[in-house]
Amino acid sequence: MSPTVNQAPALLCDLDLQATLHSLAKKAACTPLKSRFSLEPNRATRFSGELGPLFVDYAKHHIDTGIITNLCELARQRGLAQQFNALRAGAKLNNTEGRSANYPSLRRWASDEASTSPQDQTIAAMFATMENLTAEIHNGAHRSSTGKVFTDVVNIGIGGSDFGPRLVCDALANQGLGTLRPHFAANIDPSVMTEILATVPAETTLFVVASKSFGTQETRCNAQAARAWLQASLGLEDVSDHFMAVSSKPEAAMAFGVREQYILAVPEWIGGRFSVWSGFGLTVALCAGMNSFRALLKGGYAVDQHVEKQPLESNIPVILGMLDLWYRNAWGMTSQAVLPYEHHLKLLPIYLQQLFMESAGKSVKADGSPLNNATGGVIWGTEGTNGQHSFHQLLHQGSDAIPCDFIASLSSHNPIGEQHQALLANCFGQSLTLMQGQSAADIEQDLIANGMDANAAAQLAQHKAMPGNRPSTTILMDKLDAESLGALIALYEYRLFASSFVWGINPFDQWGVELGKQISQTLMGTLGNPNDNSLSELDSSTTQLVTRYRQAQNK
Ligand SMILES: O=P(O)(O)OC[C@H]1O[C@](O)(CO)[C@@H](O)[C@@H]1O
Repeated sequence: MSPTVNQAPALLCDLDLQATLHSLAKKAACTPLKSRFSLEPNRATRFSGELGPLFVDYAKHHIDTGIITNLCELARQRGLAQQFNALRAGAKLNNTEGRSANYPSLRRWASDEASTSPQDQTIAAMFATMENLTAEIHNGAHRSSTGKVFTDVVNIGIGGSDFGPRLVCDALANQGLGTLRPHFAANIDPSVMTEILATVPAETTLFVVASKSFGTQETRCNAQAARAWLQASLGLEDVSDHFMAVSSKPEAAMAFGVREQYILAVPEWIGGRFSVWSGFGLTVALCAGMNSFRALLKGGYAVDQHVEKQPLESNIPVILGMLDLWYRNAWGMTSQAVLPYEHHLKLLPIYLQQLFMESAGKSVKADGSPLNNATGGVIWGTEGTNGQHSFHQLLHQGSDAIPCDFIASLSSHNPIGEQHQALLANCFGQSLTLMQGQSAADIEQDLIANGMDANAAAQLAQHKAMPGNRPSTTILMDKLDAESLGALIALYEYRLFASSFVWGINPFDQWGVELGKQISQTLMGTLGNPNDNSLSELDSSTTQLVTRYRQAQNK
């Protein structure tokens, strides 16, 4: 092994994150990614590992042993291990809302580890209710208003009350796990509800109104629309047999008209984007079965165990979190692509968009003091190979380097000939190409060898040249199932916590979405009331938009 690879730069000894990372990155940038592999024959095994049902390869990153040591030292100096301990102990890490964030305790419920703490008893009671509600639907004890067994479930919720169950139900679809068909209504756009209601049978459709606050405009409107549709379709006033609710405000759900025995209460401390592990997984349990939901938690629990027991240097979620920080703060990278080469993980990028961008889109530290470094970047992506025929051009030759996560399962639930093999060949081929690139000189030589004129070859080679040197992580699982999905979600959650805690931000609140909600409430009145004179208080652009809307109503 070359000494240049193993020589660890002096350990970080100050807490100025930006400056220390920059000097480390300057040095790291001198070694191209592909030459790191020739310098270090054991690189793939050194920078990869098993994480429960997942295998994570992070060898194609601008790192060596010294850099990992330094990044982990930085995490240590910033108290990451203590923060994780505090999280597990139920400390109120969500300081602006005075709430804990003990998500591992939800996953522990699915393990053999017994606990009698009051919090764990509340959790056990929540899951017992979930199990009963699910069993009553499955065994036909709870039927529709006309006495029929339910066939369809519409989850009405938005944000964290939608993305999680939607992702899990889609991931497990077509695995023969349940008989109830899931549907998801989130957006307030009336087309969403209209189109769902056009496909489901009124007599046998159950609506799960999922809202932590039970005050979210979109969810309340969609739930009201569902009720009015049921009443009209069934010719009944009381359609309450068709409604369940998941909420931290059971009294508000009752006031809405959901019967008390059909309300699944969820503790207040569970935040929306982390709530798939809680009662907010009810639609998963209904449509894929309680065993699948349990397996999801078990997968997450395997990651909890790894994070708790592994030292930082071999703690995979911590390393990935520190790599996010490494690229954001030291390399100035502003976005991260999530590329599932597994059709049934196609919703993962939008799930992670909320998880990361609602959590780490912050500009002040947890104590309210200003940050002097960048925090969360943009998360985006789509399923492979669709992206290859679209934005991968930018990934390969664009002016910005964007770290990519490739996620794939090693076997398919729906094999056809060699198609799944081709999918993986594309997946592995993309990360290799991003890293390796191709020089203009090599391309020029090939073109000339194939008979092209030297001048034309030199010019075309400039367009065809691939810079390479672009980092990526590859996450593999044997087959997509509830357990591997649970591990995958927990991996990303811890990765987010690792970077957030080192930045010193609170990843559990989301104050930035509140003002927009208030303003749209005010505009709701302004749009609908031509006599509302508050237009004069608005800027000319917004006034113009409101006026156009009002004019369109009179056409
Ligand atoms: O479950 P609720 O209270 O309806 O909230 C839905 C979503 O709205 C948000 O509060 C932000 O708009 C999310 O964090 C949350 O997941």
